[in-house]
Amino acid sequence: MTARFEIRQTPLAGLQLLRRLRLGDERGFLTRLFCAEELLAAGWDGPVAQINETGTGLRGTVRGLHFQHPPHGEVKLVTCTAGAVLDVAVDLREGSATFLKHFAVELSADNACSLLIPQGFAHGFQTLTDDVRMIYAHSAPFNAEAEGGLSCRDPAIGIDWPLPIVNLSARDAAHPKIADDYRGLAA
Ligand SMILES: Cc1cn([C@H]2C[C@H](O)[C@@H](COP(=O)(O)OP(=O)(O)O[C@H]3O[C@H](C)C(=O)[C@H](O)[C@H]3O)O2)c(=O)[nH]c1=O
Repeated sequence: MTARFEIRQTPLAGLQLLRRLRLGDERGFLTRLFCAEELLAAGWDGPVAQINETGTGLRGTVRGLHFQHPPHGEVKLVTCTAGAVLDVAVDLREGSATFLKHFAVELSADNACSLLIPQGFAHGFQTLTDDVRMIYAHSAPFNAEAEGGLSCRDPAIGIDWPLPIVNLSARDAAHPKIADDYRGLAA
């Protein structure tokens, strides 16, 4: 455990669950959302190229499943700062022992957890409350031409979304299901 983060491994190699440790006083609290020195231990060994925020109003909304094609792969640190989501990462790494397996975990403003997602994973979430805010730290800049997506309803991935899916964007609804001969993303 480092000074400000508790780092836990998941069953998918490289995918880690971080819990931010709060410094509190009578005014409230302080947590670090990112710390290059401390997250080196979790495998984030490069710059933060971009930090994004998304807001999602309606409970049950799904965003994803998104990834960046090589050589524009990225490490992503996903944090919920308002409300709660079921956050999902899918292993797309070619040759991985957990290829096409997924890991799902609740991230919320209250549980102070973040998911550190290595290159080669698709990411998505379903909001469990209204008025969700998500913060993403990306290790590489967004590249629209390298964007890839998978269907959040693909039985080959088998995500058990807890709520009926609402508000899926046209783009996310159009993502393809995985072909039988899909080999994944090269390292
Ligand atoms: C990621 C990104 C997107 N965009 C543009 C592209 C689209 O025109 C618009 C919305 O993008 P998208 O539909 O990918 O946004 P989300 O569906 O909210 O994707 C987000 O949620 C899912 C679950 C994720 O994993 C993505 O990393 C995260 O960006 O913003 C940018 O201009 N810059 C960026 O860095």
